[in-house]
Amino acid sequence: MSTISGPSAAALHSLSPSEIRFLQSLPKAELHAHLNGSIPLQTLVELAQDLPPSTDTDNEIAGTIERLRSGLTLDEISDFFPLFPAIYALTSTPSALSRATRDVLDAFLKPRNDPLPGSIYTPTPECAYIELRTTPRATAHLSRYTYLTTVLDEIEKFRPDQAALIVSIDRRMSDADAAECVHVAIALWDAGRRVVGLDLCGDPRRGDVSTFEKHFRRGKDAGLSVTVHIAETRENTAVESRILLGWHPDRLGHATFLSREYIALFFTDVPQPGTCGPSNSNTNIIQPWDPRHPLHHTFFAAYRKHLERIRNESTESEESRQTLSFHFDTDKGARRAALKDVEALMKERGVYKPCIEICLSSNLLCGTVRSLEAHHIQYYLANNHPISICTDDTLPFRTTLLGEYALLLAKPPLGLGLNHEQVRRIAQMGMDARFGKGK
Ligand SMILES: CNc1ncnc2c1ncn2[C@@H]1O[C@H](COP(=O)(O)O)[C@@H](O)[C@H]1O
Repeated sequence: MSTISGPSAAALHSLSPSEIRFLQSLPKAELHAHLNGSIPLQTLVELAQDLPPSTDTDNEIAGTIERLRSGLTLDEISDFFPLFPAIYALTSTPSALSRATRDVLDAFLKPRNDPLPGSIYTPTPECAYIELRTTPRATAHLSRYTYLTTVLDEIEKFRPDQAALIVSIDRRMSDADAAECVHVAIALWDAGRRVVGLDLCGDPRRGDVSTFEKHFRRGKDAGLSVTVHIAETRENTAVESRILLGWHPDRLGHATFLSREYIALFFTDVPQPGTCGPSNSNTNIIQPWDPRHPLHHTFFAAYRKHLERIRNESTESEESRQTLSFHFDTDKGARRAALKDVEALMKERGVYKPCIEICLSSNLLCGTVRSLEAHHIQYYLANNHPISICTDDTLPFRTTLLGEYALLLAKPPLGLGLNHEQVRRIAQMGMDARFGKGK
C-alpha cells in the first residue's frame, strides 16, 4: 500500500529496466529521513485500528490518514507540520513506536516482499545504510530516554554499517527540553548505543536558533556529529544562517536559500566560471572588485588601506603623483595586495565543505523550489560540492530513495538528465558523508 507518486514516480516510470537496475546496484546512504515522516501508510492504518477509541483524536487521525492516502497538496511548507499531531498520537506507546521504527527500517533496508503490481523491476533494498533521525518525545507512556532506547533497540537489530540514529532537536522546543534531549543523546552515545549525531529540525519559521547553540556545542564536544536544517524557506534570515554556519555543522539539510555571499564566506568551493549561485540567483561568478561579489566589501576595505599605504610610501615627486601612470600603478598595486588579503582570509578559514542533504521531492512538493531546473542542486553539482540524495519524509511526499535517484537520471523535464557516472559519484558522496562510518 505504500505508493509512490508525484515527481519521483514520473521520473522512475520514465526509466528503462536497465537504468533502474543501475540505480538499484549503487550502494546508497539515506542520511536525511525523519522517522515519523517515513512510516508506511499501512502501518499507520493498523496502528490506528489498535488504538482505543477516543473522541478527542479519532477524527483528526482519520482525517490525516485520508489526506495521506489521497496525496497531499501543500500550498506552502507551513501546511506540512500540522500533519504530525495525528501521527504522534499513533506512535506514543513503546509497542507502537517499536512497530513504526521496525517498519521504517524494513522499508529502507529490506527488499519489499510484495512488489507493486505492474512494477518493471525486482525490488531490492532501498539503501545500504540509513541514518534515521527522530525527535525524542516524552508522552504519557514514554520518557525521552525510553523513546530513544525503544528506537535504538530496533536500529541495533541491524549491523552498524546498515543503520544508526540521529537525535533531532525541534526548533520549537524550550531550552530545558532541548537540554534534556542532548543530555540523553550524549548519555546513550557514552553508553555505546548507536547514536551518531544531532539534528536541528522543525517548522523553519518558528523558534530562535541561537538558543540552541550551547546544546549543540555540548553534543559536539562529546563527540557527536551535527547536521542542521538551514535556509529551508525564503523567510529564514541571513542572520540565522550565519549563526548556524558558525557552529560548523558536519552536514546541512536543504540549504535551499543559502545566499551566495555565505557560500563564498563559509565554503571552500572554488566557483567554476559561468555557474550560477543558488537561491535562484542567476549572476555569473564574478571577481572581488565587482560590487556584486560576496567579498567585495572585504576586498574594497583592503584596497583602500593598501592604496593609502602605497601612496604614503611613494618617493615620487608631487608632479609625477598627478600623472595617470602613477594612478594606474598605485591602483594596480593596491588591487593586487587586496586580492592577496582576500585569498589569505579564505585560506585561513580552512577547508569547510559540509555535505548538503538534498531532498528533491520534498522541496518541490513544499513549494520551496519551483522546478528541478531551478533547484540548488545544480549549483552544488557544478561546483563539485558534496551532496547526498535523501527522501526527508517518504510518507507525505510519497517517494522512495530509488525514486529520488530516478530524478537524477531521468531526462528533463522529468529529471536532471545526469549520466551514469555522475549519479554513481553522487551515491558515493552520500556514502562518504555518513556520520556512522568508522565510529
Ligand atoms: C519538510 N521538511 C522538514 N523540515 C523541518 N523539519 C522537518 C521536516 N520534515 C520533518 N521534520 C521534522 O520531523 C518531525 C517528524 O519526525 P520525528 O518526530 O522527528 O520522528 C516533524 O515534527 C518535524 O519537526
